[in-house]
Amino acid sequence: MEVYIANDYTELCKIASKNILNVIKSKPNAILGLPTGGTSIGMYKELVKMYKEGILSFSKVTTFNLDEYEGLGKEDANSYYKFMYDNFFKHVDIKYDNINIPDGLASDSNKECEEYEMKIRKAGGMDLVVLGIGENGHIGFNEPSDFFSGFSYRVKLHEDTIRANSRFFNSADEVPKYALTMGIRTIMLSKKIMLLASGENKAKAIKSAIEGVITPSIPASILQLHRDVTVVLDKKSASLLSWSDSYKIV
Ligand SMILES: N[C@@H]1[C@@H](O)[C@H](O)[C@@H](COP(=O)(O)O)O[C@@H]1O
Repeated sequence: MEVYIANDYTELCKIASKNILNVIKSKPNAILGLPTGGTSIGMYKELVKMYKEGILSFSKVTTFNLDEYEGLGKEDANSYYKFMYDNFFKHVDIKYDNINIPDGLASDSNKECEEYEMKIRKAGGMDLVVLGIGENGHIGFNEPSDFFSGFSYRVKLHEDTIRANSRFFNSADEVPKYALTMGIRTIMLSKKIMLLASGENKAKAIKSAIEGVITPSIPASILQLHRDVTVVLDKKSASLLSWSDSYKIV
């Protein structure tokens, strides 16, 4: 694991977007796994900037989003589909046919997840998956559990997640109770993984994920077993880490 500790959120976003730039430079038709959530917004802004400056093109890139709320359609203000279009896709040259996001309105979410997994395999698997982290250590929507999940599946959201994500909705009651997500196995099969975290509220989850025991009660802790993981933190999310000599302060 390579851990970078950036001075602040702005620096974090620059490091994250440069890592993506490097992946696309070495493979213009890269297959990317992409996150949603507040942490990723600045990274998408940087990527859009690079595109507008002519440094980066997404014309051959294929994307697979990590997750989607069940029951929310493309036009819903809180769907991850809308998030991705508003924050990223509509500002760059990606081909709309190369964008993949689980369909929150599929009549059978389990079947949708199976088909989604097949699409990832058919595309040749992901070259890089970018992850945020929940305060409870979730990645994608893989919630704390007694076991690590397998391939993409329909998941019941944890009450912590519903509470944390209610900030985007009018109330916690409006947050969907289920979601479609890539599984832990799907994520671990990606050639590269980049985990991002910003803010004090993520410090505990980051400490457990990076320096704690590997346990499904902290899903992100499984990343310790992957051979090519980059973690990009700001000072606040890194504030509880102890093995500071092993990290790169940037
Ligand atoms: N399903 C997403 C996760 O993939 C993301 O990592 C998390 C963190 O979001 P934020 O960056 O807003 O804290 O939000 C949601 O729960």
